[in-house]
Amino acid sequence: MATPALDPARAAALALLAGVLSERMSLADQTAHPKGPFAECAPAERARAQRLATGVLRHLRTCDQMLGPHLRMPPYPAIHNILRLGAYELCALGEAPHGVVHAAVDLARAEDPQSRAPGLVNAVLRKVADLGPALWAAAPPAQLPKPFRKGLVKVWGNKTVIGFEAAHGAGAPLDLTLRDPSEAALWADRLGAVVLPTGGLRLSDAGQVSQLPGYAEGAWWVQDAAASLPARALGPVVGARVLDLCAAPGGKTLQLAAAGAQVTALDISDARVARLRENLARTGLAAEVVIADGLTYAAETPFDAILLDAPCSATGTIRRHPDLPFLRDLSDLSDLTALQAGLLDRAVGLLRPGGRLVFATCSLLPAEGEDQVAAALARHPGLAQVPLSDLAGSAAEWLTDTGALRLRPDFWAERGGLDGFFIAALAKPGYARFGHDSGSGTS
Ligand SMILES: C[S@@+](CC[C@H](N)C(=O)[O-])C[C@H]1O[C@@H](n2cnc3c(N)ncnc32)[C@H](O)[C@@H]1O
Repeated sequence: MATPALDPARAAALALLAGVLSERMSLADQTAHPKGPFAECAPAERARAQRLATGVLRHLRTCDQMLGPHLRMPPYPAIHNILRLGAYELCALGEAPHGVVHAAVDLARAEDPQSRAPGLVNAVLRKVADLGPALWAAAPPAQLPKPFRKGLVKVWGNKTVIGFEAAHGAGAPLDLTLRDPSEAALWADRLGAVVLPTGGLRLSDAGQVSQLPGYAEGAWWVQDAAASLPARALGPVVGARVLDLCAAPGGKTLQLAAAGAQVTALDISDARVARLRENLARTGLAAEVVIADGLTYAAETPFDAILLDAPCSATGTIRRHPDLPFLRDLSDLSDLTALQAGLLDRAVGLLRPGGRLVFATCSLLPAEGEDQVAAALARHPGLAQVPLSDLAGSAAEWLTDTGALRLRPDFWAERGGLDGFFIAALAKPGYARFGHDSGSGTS
């Protein structure tokens, strides 16, 4: 019997799933790889493969719940993933059973023609097709993988984590930051977007980003609404010398440059700096770009302001990176927290007296947020926290007791959610607006 031609997008989705679940490789690394089933797909098939793989990862435990009653024991991983993909397509996407079951059986046959796996896949998915869609619709949000979930529950409690899981299951809209914020209404109209209270735009169903109006001319860049706040927390920066200490791929550098700062954009990663340069070129914005280790970087003149968007667990971005909960171990973050503390100390040293430092992480863990700032204040007498109570577009419930912003994926649920972030502003003794050396104002 001739081997049937496999659907390339489904085959690529399965390769991506195996990469995450068995080899602990991120989707970003896999999709950047020049070889393999994903690389061999046409662009439209790649986009579909990515949608399928991220959908299954987002809802993996619900997929397993749909399959569980029809399996005496989980089959080996390649066949299990074919079943999970089939369950997701049948139940979440509502695709026609005939096509889904057929494709899944072909994939199982290609995987292992001699075994009973194709027959098992056929039998199980036919049963899932009958009742699965109704069960799926009634199912609670899929739980995050157990070890990852445990780390979050320890900090936030079960109820809040269920809120995170609902946001994770719903996925993330596409948020854009405008080069010229005064054109928000114009671009919202052109793109069919809504203007967010933070000033950016939100699209619920974007399609291919590079095909959207304004992309080629650099009128906007992709940036979650939460991620747009740290740069704004520096306050007015027109003419100020600003160091973006962990800058790549550059969303916040672009904001600072667009706001009129003279930006030094520093990052340790060559590959990520290449993306930063591309982003500067596309938007026509300028910054001095430095590839260096922020822990040891020295500058002749101290900076008026510094943004430290530090490397972290990225737990706040799970809505956009559903592979992350399968890859990240939250039980020991000591390397990351030591790096964050070292970068914070270096940033304080590079700041001029009276300058402002914003520390941010896209983390949901206080060890990478509140605790880091408390420890930095203790290590640096005179350093003071500047409350962010007046940051336009932010909500009162986001403000912590000390005046930092603690953003969570379950906030803005009615608008489509928000990435998790921690943002705090610190002032060196003698804090004042740029160009003034005295006073203790917090404007
Ligand atoms: C959260 S990302 C920054 C995102 C960036 N601010 C943006 O808005 O696009 C953290 C960055 O820190 C960089 N990084 C990690 N360790 C570093 C170090 N020791 N010195 C400088 N950059 C570092 C990473 O390469 C990564 O690009």
